[in-house]
Amino acid sequence: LIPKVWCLDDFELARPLGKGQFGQVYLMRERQSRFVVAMKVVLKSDLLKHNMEHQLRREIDIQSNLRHKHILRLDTFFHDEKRVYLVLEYAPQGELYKRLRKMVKFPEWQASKYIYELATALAYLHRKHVIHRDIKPENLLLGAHGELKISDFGWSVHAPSPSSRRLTFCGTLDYLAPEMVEGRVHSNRVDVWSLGVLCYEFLVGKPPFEGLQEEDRQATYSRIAKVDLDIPETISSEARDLILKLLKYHPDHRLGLERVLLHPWITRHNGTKGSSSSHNRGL
Ligand SMILES: Cc1cc(Nc2nc(/C=C/c3ccccc3)nc3cc(N4CCN(C)CC4)ccc23)n[nH]1
Repeated sequence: LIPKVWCLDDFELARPLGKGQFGQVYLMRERQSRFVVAMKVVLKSDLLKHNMEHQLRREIDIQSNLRHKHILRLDTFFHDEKRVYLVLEYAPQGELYKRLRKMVKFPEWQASKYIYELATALAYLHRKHVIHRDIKPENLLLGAHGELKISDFGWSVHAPSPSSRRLTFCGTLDYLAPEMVEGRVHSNRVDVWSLGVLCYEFLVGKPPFEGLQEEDRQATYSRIAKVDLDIPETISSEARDLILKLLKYHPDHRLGLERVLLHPWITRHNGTKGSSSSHNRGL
């Protein structure tokens, strides 16, 4: 999409895709090129009401400068008097979390492939000094070949982030690192913790620190702080080894992303694919 000021009239509606906390997402087609995109539409009044305009600005600044096959592209954005429109890459195989709920849990080769793709995307983000901070199944989409795409950079920041601003996380605590739930200074290692939580959830079917009752935030909070982890025997010893090396309380004790990509549980299922190309193969 060559740089120009786009407007809503350049697109035609195909169908709604989903409704998030702050925006509705639609499948759209650009009239001239017939190019299919996903468009996230956010009401300015909602942004102001929740003081989220800075967060949307940061989401746009960060995501529009990223180019990686496992990161959903933000092609452009525009606004009118009432709404902001984000023109995003369309991921044709939908939401990973719905696939996880349907399959309950993934076979080890599938979980290893997703963790490999996530680790390459996070390594790319961290090289650009970006922390995602909200890696969870709901923020993962599936591309045309079933490949993983990280979406929703609403909570991402440039590292290091003392994040003096109180984190009003109204979402689930399940994926947050101890230093995040305790509101302390945090680094890009919070994404490595979330990778460990996801690895566990892909293999077991539920996150490791889930409160016993739904929405039992206090229970989840204390289980995260204690790294109260119980890995079922059904998980292979190599997967268990990786999970234990990712879910370390102390950020510096967590396995670095380069080491994750060399871990036997990852290399066994992903062959030596060499460095995943970090640019898009065409639009
Ligand atoms: C930004 C974006 C989305 C996207 N693709 C899709 N998003 C959403 C649901 C999206 C959504 C958005 C906001 C809040 C909740 C859900 N659902 C989708 C469902 C899809 N299908 C086709 C494949 N089927 C297996 C499941 C239903 C395909 C793409 C989807 N590409 N880029």
